[in-house]
Amino acid sequence: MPALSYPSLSSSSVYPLAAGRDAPRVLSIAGSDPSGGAGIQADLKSISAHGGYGMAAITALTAQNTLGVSAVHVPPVEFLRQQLNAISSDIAIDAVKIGMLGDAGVILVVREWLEEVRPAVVVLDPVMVATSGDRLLTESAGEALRSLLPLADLITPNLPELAMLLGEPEAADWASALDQGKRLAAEYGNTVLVKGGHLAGSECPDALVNTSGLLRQDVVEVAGPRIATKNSHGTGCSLSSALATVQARTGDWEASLREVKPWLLQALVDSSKLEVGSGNGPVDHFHHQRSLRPGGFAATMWKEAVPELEKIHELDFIQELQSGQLPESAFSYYLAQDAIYLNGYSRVLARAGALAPTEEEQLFWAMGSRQCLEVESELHRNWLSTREASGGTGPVTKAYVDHLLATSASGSYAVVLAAILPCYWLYAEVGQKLHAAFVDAGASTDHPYAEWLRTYADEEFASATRAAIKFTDAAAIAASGRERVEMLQAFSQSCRYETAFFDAPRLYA
Ligand SMILES: Nc1ncnc2c1ncn2[C@@H]1O[C@H](COP(=O)(O)OP(=O)(O)O)[C@@H](O)[C@H]1O
Ligand SMILES: Cc1ncc(COP(=O)(O)OP(=O)(O)O)c(N)n1
Repeated sequence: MPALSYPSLSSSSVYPLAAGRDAPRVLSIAGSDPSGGAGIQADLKSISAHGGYGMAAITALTAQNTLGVSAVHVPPVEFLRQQLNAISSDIAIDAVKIGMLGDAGVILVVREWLEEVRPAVVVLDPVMVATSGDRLLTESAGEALRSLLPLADLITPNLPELAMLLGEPEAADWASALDQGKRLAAEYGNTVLVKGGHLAGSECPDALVNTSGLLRQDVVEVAGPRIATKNSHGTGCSLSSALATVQARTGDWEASLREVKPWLLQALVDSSKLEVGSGNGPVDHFHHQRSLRPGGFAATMWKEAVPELEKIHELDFIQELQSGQLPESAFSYYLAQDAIYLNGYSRVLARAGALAPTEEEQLFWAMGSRQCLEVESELHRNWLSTREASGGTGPVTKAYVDHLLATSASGSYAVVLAAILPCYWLYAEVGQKLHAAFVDAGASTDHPYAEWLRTYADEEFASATRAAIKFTDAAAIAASGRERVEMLQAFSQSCRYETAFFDAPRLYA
């Protein structure tokens, strides 16, 4: 046996250094919200949800709930100074998030402390007025707050706060908001996060803005949908403290925003499950933990799949396949593309088998891979030999297979499984519904697609689908938070391709 040479363990090329700490020590300097949705309570949840060690120095106490703020008490500033000194004299601080400051006296103490301690990451959320309309910073403290801006790496104003900092009217659209963000960033020489929360419309984008070349371009926009919920209490607090935490780990603002934004979106989506208060409720900071119970991630994926499934059932292709009115050319196109797809899919299942952590899973995916090739040749032998189908790989088939192959080349086992799953799951659901409708209508042998519709009653495929869901759910439990975000992205992308695949015959046959 030839001697094996091992690289020296002290070499940094063996263990590439992470940009920062795995468990960053993050201090929130902010006010208290006893209802737990905003302020230090939200910050500590966000920091923990992103794997940080959370600390809190309290600037002010509020009496508030989901309906609004009924009182504010700012304790003597000397006591804030003592809190800050107690922390920084003992503990190394990787990142600071600053939220509600209350008045100019508090701002002065925080500024002096920041100048002394100079933490590596400083995120300033210039909280002025709560969504409920209640003031959280005295009107006279505006100038003092501006004096704090140069000490922050990232400023995260909402649109009314952005306007107030510039002394301008509030931006009425996204383009004006970005323009204001650029001017604020240029004036203070730092990065501004422009947030779309206060605009209307179906989209809710955020953008990092820096005009001094720190980012890959002056404006880096991260798109996102607007979630239809009134539970947005504390989104600004949660976002800024999550960004401070992730930035201390990654050292890259864009990567940090791209990691935090999907988390916040899911936190908004799952907020209704918390049932906290009758007004603007809090977001669910720990939604990912709840989805880590067996079946939990599958339930999250299912929620992503339902809208696509509804679209699929509405498609002409499905409706006409069910009624028997589907043109033969469309059916032939579908079968031909299915055969091409199955060949690519077989390779991706083989890759899942190669990555599988257990023999049971390795065998399952290897058998699935083999079955794809068998079904492909069955399609050619029995279904396509007597039909004319326009040849070549269609655009949707190509895009879908490319997505699967790209995921299988670079993704972890969990991410590959998430990309694979919609083909099992959505196909099984669509097939079950089509078969049930066929049987309900009398399962007539005169139906032009009777033979095909009967194939949907395959219990073996239904059982394989259940196993594929179980393995994907288990892989999610073992996966990291970042992998789970990638899993949801890969899963959603494949779901969209499933819809496009059923719609392709209408467009390309
Ligand atoms: N309904 C919503 N759907 C999706 N994202 C939202 C929604 N409301 C707020 N956000 C997001 O929450 C974060 C805080 O935004 P915003 O509401 O503008 O700030 P603040 O909470 O400071 O008033 C941003 O990332 C924004 O995009
Ligand atoms: C104690 C405290 N700090 C900050 C806020 C404001 O929270 P924010 O995340 O900006 O969002 P809304 O709660 O205003 O929607 C607060 N309410 N309390």
